[in-house]
This record gives sequence, C-alpha cells and structure tokens, in this order.
Amino acid sequence: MRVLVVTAVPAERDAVVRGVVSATETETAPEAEVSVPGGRTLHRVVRPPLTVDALAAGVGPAAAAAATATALTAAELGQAPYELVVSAGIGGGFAPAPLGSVVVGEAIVAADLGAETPDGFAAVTELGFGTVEHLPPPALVRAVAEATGAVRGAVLTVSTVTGSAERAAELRRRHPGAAAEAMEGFGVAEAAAAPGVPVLELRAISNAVGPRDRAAWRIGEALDALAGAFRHLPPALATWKEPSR
Ligand SMILES: O=C(O)c1cccc(C(=O)CC[C@H]2O[C@@H](n3cnc4c(=O)[nH]cnc43)[C@H](O)[C@@H]2O)c1
Repeated sequence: MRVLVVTAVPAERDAVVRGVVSATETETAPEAEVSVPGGRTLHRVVRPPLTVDALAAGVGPAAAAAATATALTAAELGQAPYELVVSAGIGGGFAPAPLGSVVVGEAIVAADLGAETPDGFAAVTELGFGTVEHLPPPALVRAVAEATGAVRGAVLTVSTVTGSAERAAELRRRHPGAAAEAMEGFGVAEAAAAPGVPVLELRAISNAVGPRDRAAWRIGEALDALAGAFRHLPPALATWKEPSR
C-alpha cells in the first residue's frame, strides 16, 4: 500500500519518517530520497506492506495543494499510484485537545473560505458554489484513533493562524466539533479529491487556539507526539482497505 504523507516543513516530515522507521521490528527500514517535479524531494520509507512517501510541501493550503497534486500526478504517470494521502503536522488545539495530544480529522474543513457579509462570515457553499469540507473514510478514522490514541474531531484549515480569544470563539461557534486548527489539510484534501484518493489528517497539538503566545508553543513536544503517532499508524493502515467504490 503506497501512502503519501504531506507536511508543511522538513521538521514535521522528519518526525513522520522517524515514526514509521521506528515502527519496523528491526528499527531499520530502507529509505530513499526521490525527486518529484517542481524541485522537491520526498523521503521514502519501505515498511512492508506499506511504502510511505513523506513530502514537505510548504506552509499554507495553496503550497500544500500544489505539492500534493504534483506528487499524485507523478505517481499516477509512473504507474505507482498512492492509495491514501495524509496531511500531517503540528496544529493548534481546541479544548479538549491538550498540548502534545494527537487529533485525527473526522472532517477536513476550510474555515475561512468565503465572504464577510453584514450578517457575518458566509462560507462559499452558502454563496452557492465550491466545497468547504472533505470527509476521511470513517472506518479509517476509527482505526487510526484506536491505534494512536488520537482525539477525533474536525480539523479546521485557515490561512491565518488564530490570534485572539474572540476569533477562537467564533470558529468554535461555527464548528462545534472542531478539535484542531492548521493551515494545509484542506489544500491536501482538495488535491486528493481530484483523482479520488482517500485523505486523512493527523495533527499533533503544539499550542492552544486563541490569544497569540509564542512562548507557550510546544513545537518540540508536538513533533515527538507526531513521530509517536506514525510509530503506531502502520498496522492500522495495513489492515484498512478502502471500500470498493
Ligand atoms: O507567530 C506565531 O505566533 C507563531 C509561532 C510559531 C508557529 C507559527 C505558525 O504560523 C505555524 C504555522 C504552521 O504550523 C501549523 N500550526 C501550528 N499551530 C497552528 C495554529 O494554532 N493554527 C494554525 N496553524 C497552526 C500550521 O499548519 C502551519 O504549518 C506562528
């Protein structure tokens, strides 16, 4: 089973690779760096029956979508298509997701794709067009939550990191099931939806969504939690089979 894991930055990609490698019985797994069109390099870990390709796409939904679409297309043209795409990295947590916990997305939501109106924010779908949500396979979300101990909830994709209690409250009011906020998931999901590849989002919580407090961010601990999640992920992925469409 070929899995593409898309992160924003190399530190997150390396945490994913660390986790998958540590999941092998022998603590070693063949690794390779593979060039993909567009000048990026993905890091490949062969851990039978999985081959995991980890790609650092850049920060934000546009960079994530562009790099994911490029990698998916290159794999398809190379007759080695991916069977799952995972958006992974650190993220902000909404209560009850504490720092260092992991969230698996029951829904991947574009939380600021729309328009400001006199009655408040209107999502593009309320304006009559577009998509604002992608749903990962429920059975896979359950299996991943069980295997990793992840909290299940919606993961919101934003283009601007929330920096106030008011904004956090507004997002929570519009998305009561939100567990985490990040900046790439919806871009990855849009790119995966085009060829019909299932998508998943996993976020390790580095900070609380709310007032900006850089000193409170716990990026190192979140990266360790991300590696831990990918240590326990392979058995859940190996036993999951996408229902025939
Ligand atoms: O200036 C700041 O307050 C600050 C300090 C550290 C990191 C940032 C980022 O903008 C990181 C964005 C990057 O990390 C993901 N991420 C992590 N936490 C959040 C969040 O609360 N809301 C949105 N994105 C978050 C995100 O996916 C990006 O890749 C800023």
